[in-house]
Amino acid sequence: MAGRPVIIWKQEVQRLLRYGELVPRLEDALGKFSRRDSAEVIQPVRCTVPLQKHHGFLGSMPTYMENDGVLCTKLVCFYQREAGSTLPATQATVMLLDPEVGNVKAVIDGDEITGMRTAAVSAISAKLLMCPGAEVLAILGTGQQALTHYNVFTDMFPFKEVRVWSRTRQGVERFCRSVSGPVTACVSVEEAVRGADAIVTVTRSTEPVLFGRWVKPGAHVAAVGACRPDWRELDDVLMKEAVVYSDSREGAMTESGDVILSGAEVFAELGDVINGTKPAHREKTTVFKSLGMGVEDAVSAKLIFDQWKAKGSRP
Ligand SMILES: NC(=O)C1=CN([C@@H]2O[C@H](COP(=O)(O)OP(=O)(O)OC[C@H]3O[C@@H](n4cnc5c(N)ncnc54)[C@H](O)[C@@H]3O)[C@@H](O)[C@H]2O)C=CC1
Ligand SMILES: O=C([O-])C1=[NH+]CCC1
Repeated sequence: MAGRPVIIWKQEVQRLLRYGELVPRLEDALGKFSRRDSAEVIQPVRCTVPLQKHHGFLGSMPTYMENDGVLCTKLVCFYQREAGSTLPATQATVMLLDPEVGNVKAVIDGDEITGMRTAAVSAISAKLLMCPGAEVLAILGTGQQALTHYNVFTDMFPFKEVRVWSRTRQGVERFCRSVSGPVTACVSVEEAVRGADAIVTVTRSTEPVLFGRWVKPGAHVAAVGACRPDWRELDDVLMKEAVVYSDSREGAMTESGDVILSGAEVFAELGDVINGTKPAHREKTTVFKSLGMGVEDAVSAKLIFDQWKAKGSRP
C-alpha cells in the first residue's frame, strides 16, 4: 500500500528552488523534449477546459519522462481578470507520481514553480538568442511573472538598465518597491522598448501591446502572455519580421494567437537550438513565444522533491 503524499507548500518551494540548479535542468529538459523520443519525454499539448462563467480556463499538463523515472501533472487555472481585480491571473498545483505504482508522491504548490520555471525558460531563450553585450532590458507588465523575470534576468545578465511599463502608475510603483535593484519606470510601452536589447512581455493583454515599429533590429523578445489562440501581445509586423522560436511547435500552433493569427512561421524550438539541430539567429530580431510546458514543471517538481527529501521539510 502506497504511503500518503507529502504536501510541499509555497514557502518550502521558495526555500528549496534555486535558479542555479533549475536552469541547467530546464535546458536539459527542453533538449529532450525536442528530440521527440518517447523514452525521454511524453508530453501532449495542454488539455484546456473553458470556465466561461469566470472568464478562465483549466489546463491539465501531464508529462512522463521514462528514462528519468518522472511522472508529473500540473493543474493550472488562468483567467482574464478585470482591470483592478485583486484575484491572481493563474493558480497552479503540481502532482508528482510514482510511475510504477501510480500513487501521488507529492502535491506541490504550483504558483512558485510556474513563476520561476517560466522566467528561467525565458532567460534560457535570452542566453541563446540575445545579441552579445546586451545592455537594456524592458519588461512590459508588473505582475508575478514580471517579478520572477526581473530576478532571473538581472541574476544571469549584466544589464546596465532595466525599464518597466504597466498600464497603471500604481502597478509600476509597486513593482519598483518590490524588486531589490534599480528600475526605470516608463509611462508608455514605446518609451520602455525603444532601443532595448531584450524585451519581456508578461501582460494579461488579449490585444497587441508591443509593436514591431518600436523594436530595435536585432532585439530579443520573450513573449510570455497571450496563451490562447485568439489572444495577442505582439503585432503582425513584429511576428513577421522576427525569427520566431517557441518552447513547443505544436503548442504554439494550437495555443498562440500571436503565431496563429499573424501567420508567422515557427522557425525552431528552443530545444532544437540546445540540441544543435537549428541555428540561433542572434544577429536578427528574435521572438521566443512561450506557452509553458509540462516537462518544465516535471523537472522543477523532481528537483524540489529530491531537495525536500535530502534537506528535510524544515530549515
Ligand atoms: N508562458 C507561460 O509559461 C506562462 C504564461 N503566463 C501568462 O503570463 C501573463 C502574466 O502572468 P502573471 O504575471 O501571473 O499575471 P499578473 O496578473 O500577476 O500580471 C499581469 C500584468 O498584466 C497587466 N495587464 C492586465 N491586462 C492588461 C492589458 N490589457 N494590457 C496591458 N497590461 C495588462 C497587469 O496590470 C499586470 O501588470 C498572463 O497572460 C499569464 O497567463 C503565466 C504563467 C506561465
Ligand atoms: O504553463 C503554464 O503554467 C501556463 N501557461 C499559460 C498560463 C499558465
